[in-house]
Amino acid sequence: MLRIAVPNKGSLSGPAAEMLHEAGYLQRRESKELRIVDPGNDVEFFYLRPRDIAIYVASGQLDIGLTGRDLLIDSGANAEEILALGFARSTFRFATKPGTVGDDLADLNGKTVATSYEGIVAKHLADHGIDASVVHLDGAVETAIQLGVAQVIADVVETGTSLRNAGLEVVGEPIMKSEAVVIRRTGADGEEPKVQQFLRRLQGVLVARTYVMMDYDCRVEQLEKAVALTPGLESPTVSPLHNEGWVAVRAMVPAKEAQRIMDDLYDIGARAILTTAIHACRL
Ligand SMILES: Nc1ncnc2c1ncn2[C@@H]1O[C@H](COP(=O)(O)OP(=O)(O)OP(=O)(O)O)[C@@H](O)[C@H]1O
Ligand SMILES: O=P(O)(O)OC[C@H]1O[C@H](OP(=O)(O)OP(=O)(O)O)[C@H](O)[C@@H]1O
Ligand SMILES: [Mg+2]
Repeated sequence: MLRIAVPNKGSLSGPAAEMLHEAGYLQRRESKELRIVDPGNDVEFFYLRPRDIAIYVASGQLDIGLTGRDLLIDSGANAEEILALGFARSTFRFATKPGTVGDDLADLNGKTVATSYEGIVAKHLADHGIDASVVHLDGAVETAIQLGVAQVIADVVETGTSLRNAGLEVVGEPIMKSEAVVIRRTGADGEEPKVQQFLRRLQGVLVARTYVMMDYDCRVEQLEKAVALTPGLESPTVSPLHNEGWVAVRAMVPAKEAQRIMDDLYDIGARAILTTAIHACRL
């Protein structure tokens, strides 16, 4: 049975469960459940604190984990990213009160930096030869400056609202970009069929979320131009229509570009242009 760690709380928890559900896996009904078995798929899910997931996976007791890239790196655990999942996207950045330090990292010399991600911050400072102290806080680190615990913070930034509300601004370049990822123990057997099947299912969800199916009719003379607009993944399906001189075309297109492609197809004479959602797929 494949054993998988899933975040039980925080920003990752809801979207992770939703993605697993879309991939056809049973998910827990109540937030207090710590473990469930999905017998139909031969999978056991363990609901763990997001911060602990890389440690469990590195220990070899669990085959796979869903966590944040930043949490994986911060843990220093012997685990590696094998698939990016596209949700819980954020950057990890230094921030401070306006005027405290400039954009030059060297300005952090001698300062105290508060963070919940001590591993990432200490390594980043050491890699750049910066001599600053790091104070570990559990959360709500934006308040650390107002309360005099630190002059600088390093934290997750998504919209920037938390920083603005605390009267802070980002300084310097982002330390890293994060999103939810699938991890496994470093060097674990990558060809394991159950793991491969799990990854294919999640990849299917990612594709279903980012592509739509597009169908349209066009004149044979316009086919090459139309196909250039909708090349599909392998190549589009082209079928004859009852009316001579017309064909029906079917291809997957990126959902974000669907409206622009429909306009362009219309302009070259395509008609009956439809898009439909993809619910699941295997590429
Ligand atoms: N506002 C946010 N937008 C996107 N991702 C976020 C946000 N806040 C945290 N994350 C991501 O969530 C993961 C951290 O999860 P964790 O449960 O520890 O914190 P949290 O979501 O802040 O919840 P908590 O309320 O327990 O602090 C990290 O990968 C982090 O990048
Ligand atoms: O840029 P924003 O959109 O404001 O998002 C970033 C904020 O979200 C998270 O905080 P959370 O609410 O989880 O509280 P925490 O600091 O206690 O983790 C993170 O730690 C930042 O504070
Ligand atoms: Mg948080």
